[in-house]
Amino acid sequence: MRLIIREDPTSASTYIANYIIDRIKSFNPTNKHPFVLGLPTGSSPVGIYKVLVERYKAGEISFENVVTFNMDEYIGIPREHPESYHTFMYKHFFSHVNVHPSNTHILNGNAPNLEAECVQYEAAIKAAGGIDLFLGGIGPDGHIAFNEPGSSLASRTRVKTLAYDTIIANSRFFDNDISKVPKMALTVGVQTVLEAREVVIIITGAHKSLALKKCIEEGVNHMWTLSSLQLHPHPMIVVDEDATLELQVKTVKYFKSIEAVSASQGFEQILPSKVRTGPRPIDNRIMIPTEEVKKQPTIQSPQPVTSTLLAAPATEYPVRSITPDLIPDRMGSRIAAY
Ligand SMILES: N[C@@H]1[C@@H](O)[C@H](O)[C@@H](COP(=O)(O)O)O[C@@H]1O
Repeated sequence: MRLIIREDPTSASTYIANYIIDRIKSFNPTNKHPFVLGLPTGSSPVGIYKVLVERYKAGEISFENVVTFNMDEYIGIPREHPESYHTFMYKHFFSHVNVHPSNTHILNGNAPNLEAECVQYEAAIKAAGGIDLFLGGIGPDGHIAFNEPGSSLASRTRVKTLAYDTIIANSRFFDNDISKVPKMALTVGVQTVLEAREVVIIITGAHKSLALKKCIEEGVNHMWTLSSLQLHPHPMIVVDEDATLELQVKTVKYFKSIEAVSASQGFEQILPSKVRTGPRPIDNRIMIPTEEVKKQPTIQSPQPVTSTLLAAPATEYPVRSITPDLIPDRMGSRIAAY
């Protein structure tokens, strides 16, 4: 787990935007091997999208070969609704960059068969080769996507009833009128997020500091679903100072020192080489779900998770500078000739 602490939300957002750009560039995506990016909504990622758009407009990054999957969407409001996540993504990101509309995926909260929609979404992620980097935010109760407290850590994309706290928190987008806030949503599951090759989370503000504490300093717990990231091999949480208010001073000092030391050693951005350099040798990664998948009426039962939740044994190691081998010599050779 990496915890990156920045002074304020703007510098936390800039750090993440730069990180994503680095990842996409080093992956060197092509039409056949696109970079697959998981995306969130909410107020926290707005600053990240802003920087991504600026860097795109400055010609520093292209989304031509990027495929996106959003985390969640409300059920029952039209996709044109000003607060739908479709509208959010169009407004803050998709309409400003060169991502192909056909490469963007957002759950359809108005699908005639919501369970089938969820099954198809998981199938589409799989067909795209899995998610390379899942960007996320959290709710004040520590939920990731809409995986509310008590969600199974083995959960997959599904229909979810929203917690009352989340309905209240989101009412600010609906004229502060909780009767207007949708009560149900479609969301990727905790397991869907954990299967991404890398997970990056933004957390800002004092109102999320208790959630950060629960997720970083305490154990894995379904009541704080972000804590499941402790089981992921490559999670990174980027926060502002306010979000650290409930952390122990020694926790903050520890993660700051780790960042400083690793930066001084040039290890800051290092991931196992395959994760970092991307394309896997799979042809036709983007496939439309088959007719058979589309007809499946119910959510597939979760697979056993012990083997996937626990990180697989490392087969790839960080690329580090190599300490020169010791060259044995004879003691006599050290004595200057006379
Ligand atoms: N489903 C979304 C989450 O994905 C998001 O992380 C959360 C926080 O939003 P904000 O960043 O506005 O606090 O809002 C909703 O609950």
